[in-house]
Formats: sequence, structure tokens, C-alpha cells
Amino acid sequence: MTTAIETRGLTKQLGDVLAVDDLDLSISSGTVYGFVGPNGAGKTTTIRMLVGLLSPDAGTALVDGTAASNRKELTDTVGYLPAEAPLYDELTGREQLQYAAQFRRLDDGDRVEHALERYDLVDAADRRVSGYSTGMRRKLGLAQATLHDPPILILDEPLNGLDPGATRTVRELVNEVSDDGTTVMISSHDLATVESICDQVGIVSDGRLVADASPESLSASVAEDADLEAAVIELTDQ
Ligand SMILES: Nc1ncnc2c1ncn2[C@@H]1O[C@H](COP(=O)(O)OP(=O)(O)OP(=O)(O)O)[C@@H](O)[C@H]1O
Repeated sequence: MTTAIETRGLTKQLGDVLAVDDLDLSISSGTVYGFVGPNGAGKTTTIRMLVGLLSPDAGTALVDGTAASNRKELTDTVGYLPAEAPLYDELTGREQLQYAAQFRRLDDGDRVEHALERYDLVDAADRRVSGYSTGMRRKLGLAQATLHDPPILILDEPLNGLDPGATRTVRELVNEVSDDGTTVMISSHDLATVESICDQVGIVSDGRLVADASPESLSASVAEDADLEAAVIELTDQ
């Protein structure tokens, strides 16, 4: 099995904080990987290094075998959704996706219409993004991040602030793209959802990886009837 994402000794200091501390990650292709841990554990900082938005102080990050700093080469390979979706408020939802399609030189107009349907945004497609709710913005952000069908999808807190319906949409998307062989890395505090969709979960605390295994093994490692939430609390000393 090939490795989609690999870090060795990844380290980043931000101000006085050692945000990521000698982190070794290995995510096999096709895995749905949950990246969890307390507030301030270093998840976003790690992800920003994986998508080439931050340079590590030490260590290496490879995405699809290419240095993560090489953003240009990874444009077609990676779909990335940050916690705040990068959207233009003055555009309509449809225009936003058309803009993203042009940026990526995707000439297929059907792709945009298909994405609007897939994310249940057809009725809102001609409204300006400035009037979208949190869930609608997230869905549009996801539509944008997946427009080019990237083989690797990195989602930073995609479930934050979503109602159950929108959470289900994200869950279904992850299951769907995973069935097609896409590798998905997803950081989240919604541990029940992570438990239900992820094959493997990495737990970070104070910038370090404290555990990395299937949700079932992590739960079983703390108690017979434990769930992932109990495991995360136990393993991160919360
Ligand atoms: N620009 C910055 N300057 C100084 N410290 C920072 C900066 N950005 C993040 N940090 C610190 O780095 C650490 C890791 O932050 P990071 O955002 O990666 O954590 P996280 O696991 O994503 O947290 P959360 O779950 O709350 O989003 C935290 O202690 C945070 O306060």
C-alpha cells in the first residue's frame, strides 16, 4: 500500500509555543484518517504545513511523495478546506464554483452544476455568499475543495458548527470519496463522527502524536466499554 501523507520529525515553533513537536505521521493511500486532540494541540499547524502554507522549523512532510512545500505541484493532487472556507462574499455560490473551476482550468460546466446538486445548494446557487449560513458556507467550501476530484482531501474542522443534517452531508461525502479511493485527513472535535467514518485516528497533544490506531483499538486500549471520546480524554490527560 502506498503512503499518501508522511511526516518525519515535523516541528514548528509559533511564538513561545512549540506547536508541533517532532511529529511522525504515516497515512496510507485510501485511508480516512481522523486527526484529533485538545484545543491548541497542534492540528491546524500540522495541516498548514501539509498544504504548504507554513514551513516547518525541522523535519519533512511528504504528500503523495512530493515535498508539501511544493504547493504548485500538489494543486491537482490535494483538496484542502480550512476551518474558514476561502470564499468571496460578493460572489454567488455558483459564481464561486465557476471561479474555482476556471482557476483550476476545469472546463466542464457540468462539474459546477453537479457539485451544487451534490451539496444541496441549487436553491441558493444564485444568492451571494455573504448571505450564506455557517453550514452553507461549509458545504460550498467542500464543493470547492473537491471540484477537481483530488486523490487526497485534507479537511480542517469541517464539522464545526454544523447541524445534524449538514454533519450527515459531510459524513456522506467522506464515505463517498473514500469508496472511490480518496485519502481523507479530517481534523475534528466531533469524536462520535470521527469514530464512525475513520479507519485510523491519530491523537495529538502538546504537538506530539500520543496514539495512532483504529478507533476500535484506541477505545479498547483504555477500557472494555470505552468509546473514542473516553480514549482521547484518557490519552491526552484532559
Ligand atoms: N500565530 C500564532 N502565534 C503564536 N502561537 C500560535 C499561533 N498559531 C497557533 N499558535 C499556538 O500553537 C498551538 C497549536 O495551535 P493549533 O491551532 O495548531 O492547535 P489546534 O490543535 O488546531 O487547536 P484547536 O482544536 O483549538 O483548533 C497553540 O498553543 C496555539 O495557541
